[in-house]
Amino acid sequence: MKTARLLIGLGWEIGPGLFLVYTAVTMSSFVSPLLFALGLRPLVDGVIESDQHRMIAGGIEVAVALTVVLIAPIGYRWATVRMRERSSFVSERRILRLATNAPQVEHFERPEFLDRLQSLRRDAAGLGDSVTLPFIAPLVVAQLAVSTVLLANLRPVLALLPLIAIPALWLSRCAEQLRRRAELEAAPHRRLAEQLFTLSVSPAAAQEIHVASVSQELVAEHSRATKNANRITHTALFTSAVIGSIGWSLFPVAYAAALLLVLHDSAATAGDVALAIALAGAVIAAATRILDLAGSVLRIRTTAEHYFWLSEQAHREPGTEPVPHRLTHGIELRNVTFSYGDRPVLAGIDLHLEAGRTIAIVGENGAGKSTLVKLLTGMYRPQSGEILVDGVDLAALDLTQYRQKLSAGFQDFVRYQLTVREAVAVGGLTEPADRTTQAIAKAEATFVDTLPQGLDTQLGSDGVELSGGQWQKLAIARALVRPAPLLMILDEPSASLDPQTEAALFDRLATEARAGRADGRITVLISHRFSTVRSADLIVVLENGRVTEQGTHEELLDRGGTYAELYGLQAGGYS
Ligand SMILES: Nc1ncnc2c1ncn2[C@@H]1O[C@H](COP(=O)(O)OP(=O)(O)OP(=O)(O)O)[C@@H](O)[C@H]1O
Repeated sequence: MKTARLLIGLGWEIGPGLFLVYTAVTMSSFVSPLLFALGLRPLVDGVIESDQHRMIAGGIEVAVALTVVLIAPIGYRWATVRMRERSSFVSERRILRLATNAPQVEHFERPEFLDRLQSLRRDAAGLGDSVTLPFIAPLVVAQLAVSTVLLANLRPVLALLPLIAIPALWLSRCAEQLRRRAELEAAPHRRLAEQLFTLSVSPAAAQEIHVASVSQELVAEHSRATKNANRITHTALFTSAVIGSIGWSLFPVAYAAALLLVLHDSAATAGDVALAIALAGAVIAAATRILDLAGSVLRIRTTAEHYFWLSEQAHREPGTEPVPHRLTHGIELRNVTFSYGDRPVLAGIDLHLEAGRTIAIVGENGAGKSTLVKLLTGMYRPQSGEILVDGVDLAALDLTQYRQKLSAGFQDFVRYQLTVREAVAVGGLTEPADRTTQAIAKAEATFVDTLPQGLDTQLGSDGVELSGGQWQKLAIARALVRPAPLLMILDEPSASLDPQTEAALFDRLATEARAGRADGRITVLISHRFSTVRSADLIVVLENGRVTEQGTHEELLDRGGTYAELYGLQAGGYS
């Protein structure tokens, strides 16, 4: 029922008019064989017995059926082409909506999600092709039932004819299950091949790939992955085709047996024989269509199951609590634990990020700093413990509203191939236009003035290509567009900047945060440069997923622990 609703909804979204025409022409092709069979008996008997009345009635029925048979395919071809054009677009739009609307991003990193998403994308066109299924399926069953009753009227034993569909149906089900298992088994290989392809043609990776001379290896690896995927699916497809054809071969045998039975009966009129030939044909056609439809239903159910699974991920328990306009207490992490799969990354984190403060998080590579940030932005949920935003569990908050009140600059920033103005404005689309220019000034992206069209310069391969540091300054400007976010996160957003520029930038942000402390904004900075983080109100040291030290720069130096040691090393390096 849920699948039927999905298909009808999809058909309607493709276009109500087209959907209705497509349904009508498809249905007509199922009705015409029955109409033809019913007209044949009065026509043949009318001709033999010179009964004009029956002859005309039968003739009209046969003529109508033949007209439908001749005209319907023209409409069917037109509607099918139009449906195909639009349906893959509409299905893909729906999938994209589901995949990107999910409140968290963790599903993008789960192999199960990626495999299902890939299978769904591959089979999405099938959803569009099957929008008439909810109407066709009951119609074909009715056609089979009517034909069977009419046949049973001729010879009761002929009512057994449709039963031939049962073993064939079972065989077709086995074939589909085989195909489905193979698709899921092949999905990781396909995903690998796709990633290798994208990597090999990506301009960002081109230089490193050429310098390392690994393009041949990438091609070979791509070829291995596709071969593995094809081997799995081809074997399964071949076996399922053999199983399916055994089922189909039962039909001609049954048809021949039914006709012999009627021909051997001396009481049968020529009209009876004609009716039996046509009805047995209609029954066999209906039974094979049911078989065909059952295959489609199983395939569609597999695709729909992926779709519903994705939909469930996208709408998982959304929080509804309103987000405060400004923080008064701050954000508290209580005994927070997080693992990627079964790999623990954060353990027993207790932290109080006070409202209006600047907090720096330091720690060596892989300590868990970025993961902590992902938890703070609600991209991931902790496996245990809680994150309280002014006393309210982050999981209970309306995440969309919460994200609209965050600002963030990341080490892996996006290079938006837009104009400079647009690439910065996406940091806060509802903010007034002058926020964009203010943010660019704050990020000291002075190079913008030297670009050919200033703020309106198109960036990227179709316009002006920027240096790594210039792209990064635009990413920082993007993080500064929102005037009073609840939480500003700067996760190594300035790695391409020199240490002095980074320190000056953070000092400016910290001064601004202190000046506007009344708005309760929390600024979190992650940096490997101790010269930058020293001005933070609180410095948190993460080691192997645990908070080992926290305090001000002076407090941590006095303590003489990891921070003091690392600070001493870096200060020595710069002096
Ligand atoms: N998506 C992921 N799936 C599985 N493991 C991950 C994922 N992201 C990070 N990890 C692992 O979690 C650990 C912490 O990673 P994280 O990125 O939080 O560290 P970090 O302190 O920010 O490191 P860096 O300073 O290098 O940016 C690392 O061991 C990393 O391998």
